[in-house]
Amino acid sequence: MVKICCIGAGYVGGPTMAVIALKCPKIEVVVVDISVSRITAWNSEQLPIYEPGLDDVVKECRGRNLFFSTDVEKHVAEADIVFVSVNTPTKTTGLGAGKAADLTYWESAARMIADVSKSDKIVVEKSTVPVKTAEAIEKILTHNSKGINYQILSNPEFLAEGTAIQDLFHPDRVLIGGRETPAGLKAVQALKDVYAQWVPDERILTTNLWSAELSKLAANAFLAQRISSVNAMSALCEATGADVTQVAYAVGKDSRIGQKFLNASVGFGGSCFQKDILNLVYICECNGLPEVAEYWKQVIKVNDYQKNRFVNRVVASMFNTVSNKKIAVLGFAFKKDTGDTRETPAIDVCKGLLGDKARLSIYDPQVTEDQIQRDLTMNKFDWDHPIHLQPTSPTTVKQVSVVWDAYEATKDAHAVCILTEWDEFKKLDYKRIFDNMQKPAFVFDGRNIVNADELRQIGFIVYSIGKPLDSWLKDMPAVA
Ligand SMILES: NC(=O)c1ccc[n+]([C@@H]2O[C@H](COP(=O)([O-])OP(=O)(O)OC[C@H]3O[C@@H](n4cnc5c(N)ncnc54)[C@H](O)[C@@H]3O)[C@@H](O)[C@H]2O)c1
Ligand SMILES: O=c1ccn([C@@H]2O[C@H](COP(=O)(O)OP(=O)(O)O[C@H]3O[C@H](CO)[C@@H](O)[C@H](O)[C@H]3O)[C@@H](O)[C@H]2O)c(=O)[nH]1
Repeated sequence: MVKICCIGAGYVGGPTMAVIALKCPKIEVVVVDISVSRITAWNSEQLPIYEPGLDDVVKECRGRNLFFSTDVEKHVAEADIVFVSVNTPTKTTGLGAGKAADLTYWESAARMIADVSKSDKIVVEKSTVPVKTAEAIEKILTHNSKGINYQILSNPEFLAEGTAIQDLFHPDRVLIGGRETPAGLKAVQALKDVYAQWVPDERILTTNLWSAELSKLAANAFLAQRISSVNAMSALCEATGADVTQVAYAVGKDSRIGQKFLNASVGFGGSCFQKDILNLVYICECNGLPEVAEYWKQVIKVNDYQKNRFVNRVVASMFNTVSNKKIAVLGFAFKKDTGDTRETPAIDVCKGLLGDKARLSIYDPQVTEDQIQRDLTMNKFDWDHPIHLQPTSPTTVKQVSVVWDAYEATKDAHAVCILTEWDEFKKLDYKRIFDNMQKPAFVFDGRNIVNADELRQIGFIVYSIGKPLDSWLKDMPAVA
């Protein structure tokens, strides 16, 4: 029986390995992690991450051919294929701080593999890493090899949170990069055989190592660039009376452009886009390509601009001050159908409003109070380290309360900010909400999910990203 071990039981390692175990009953899959609490949760009824469909997959395979363990060394030693799916955060200090990927966790995993291995292994990069990381890992492994043969493969993951299980069941493509040597090609084939259990042959792409590594960074950069492009247009739409939804639809009808990923928003979030683009920028700079670096940096700048613009709009519309006003924040996760808050735009928007002394009442169906307080007090990029190494947050932000109901959040509020596109926010009784709010009552829709005309009929002043402005908003121009 082929044995797979995955180092890192996070958002990628957990779901990816669960699906491999489901689709390949003859393979034993063990997911290992240094975080005891994470592994305990994977072995319990309350999985550590919320992802639609994940519970069913885990229930079917756990204890059969899917296992979760903290005995990292034992399972790595026994495996034929070792996936490495550990954190690759942005460096916060030293060379490349604020841009370069911090490969501390990757390197320590690689050194551990070298220490404990007694048989030949295929080592698979699942984490998103800078181009040429495979070469560094190869060096660590071969310098400590004790005669063991290692083949390094790059097999980046393209799943999106909230749809991870469906993405893994029906991937647009699986990408496998390897050395173009007989041993390298054999290793590529071995990994291909795993995916071929459920992914059609034409969707499994094989490339050289560096193309696979770079394709992951490039794909995220392209996706994020589409969002920044439509968000940049949203600002122009507001200035001219155009409607960004109509513009995006008309633009996307061109089959060369396509409709997907053109939803204007308060800004993109998530653990990957910003981190991976910063990483790409750093690689360009290191390779003497400042113009290319500058081009991609702009995607992040526009994203920051969009979040600031939203805060400025809220404050400007409310007589240029939100001091001591209660503002209801609906949604804190970086997108719907996940409890993940890593780099969520809600953090920057909430911090901006708190900077103007607002009182916030936050509701998200999947995010806990503890998480929100941690996010609002944590330093930039600290979130991307293993949980047990993250700073605890003894201080809480006093002007923030976290409630478990949208009606409670909006009671007596001056304004509602919608920051995540949860379906339940579309179905709220906005008349009831209006009746219980201070007047004038505002809705700032950062996701364009409410029916603005209906809300205006009720009496709200409504701001929707990139849509023609209410006369009230036109009379209260915001600093862009
Ligand atoms: N989250 C996503 O949607 C997504 C998608 C594609 C790629 N990625 C990439 O995959 C990688 C992992 O992302 P994630 O979201 O799963 O992160 P995560 O923080 O959820 O999980 C990483 C896990 O690795 C563990 N870990 C760290 N060092 C370890 C070690 N030496 N030994 C054992 N365990 C160790 C941590 O405790 C943590 O549980 C990152 O490089 C990320 O960029 C993420
Ligand atoms: O039209 C859109 C689409 C998305 N978003 C926002 O963009 C962010 C990222 O969304 P999404 O890409 O759906 O989620 P992620 O889980 O971050 O997935 C991205 O990042 C992963 C990690 O690298 C990759 O594997 C995926 O392919 C890539 O889509 C979220 O804040 C979304 O709300 C928009 O604002 N407008």
